Amino acid sequence: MNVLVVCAVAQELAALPARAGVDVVAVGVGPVEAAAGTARALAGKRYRAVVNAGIGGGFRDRCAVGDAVIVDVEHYVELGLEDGSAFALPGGLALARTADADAVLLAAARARLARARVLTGVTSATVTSSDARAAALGARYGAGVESMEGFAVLRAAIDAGVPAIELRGVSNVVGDRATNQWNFRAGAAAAAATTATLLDVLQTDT
Ligand SMILES: O=C(O)c1cccc(C(=O)CC[C@H]2O[C@@H](n3cnc4c(=O)[nH]cnc43)[C@H](O)[C@@H]2O)c1
Repeated sequence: MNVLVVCAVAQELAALPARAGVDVVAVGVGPVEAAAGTARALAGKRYRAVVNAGIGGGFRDRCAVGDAVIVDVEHYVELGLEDGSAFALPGGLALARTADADAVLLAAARARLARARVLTGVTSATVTSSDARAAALGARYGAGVESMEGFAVLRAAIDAGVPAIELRGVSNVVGDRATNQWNFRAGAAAAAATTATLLDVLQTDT
């Protein structure tokens, strides 16, 4: 079975050479596009793993522009009450707002991507553009990296019963845009390099 690599926009993984056994799908920007696109891909074909890869914002003091990040858990920060407190739903329903990376894929990524940082991800349709929101997300979630799709891709894969993991290359510091050190090339290079290495592992060891 093939591996599915999901990115938001194709340019993020332009440096990733095409390879047999791997399908790369660009699903669009934001959690809705990401969940819909990932679910569509998984409904059309059986995959043995999903890798969400792309650029992301790094939280100050947790990582730097150009770093590679493995996400071990994702929080969807816009779902629920603004203050993060419990949200009572009828019938005891719980909000799905946290998604873990698959344990086997996470162990493989940790073992082979020794220089990558293993960090908590936050997913937000709204890009954080103030240092105040960055500080609040960092404190509430212990966030290391922010994206607009991570939770959505993991959630769609988990829902389909397919193991999934997320890799990010840090393209900017989360917070005020005037000082965010935006560097698409550095983030995309890190994302493509780590994805290639993880695919090597998945296609040989498992
Ligand atoms: O122009 C900017 O300052 C800018 C800031 C954040 C994101 C973008 C994009 O072009 C979005 C594309 C893609 O990038 C991911 N991304 C990258 N950095 C962040 C971030 O700080 N917070 C959230 N998402 C980020 C995201 O997953 C998008 O798919 C431009």
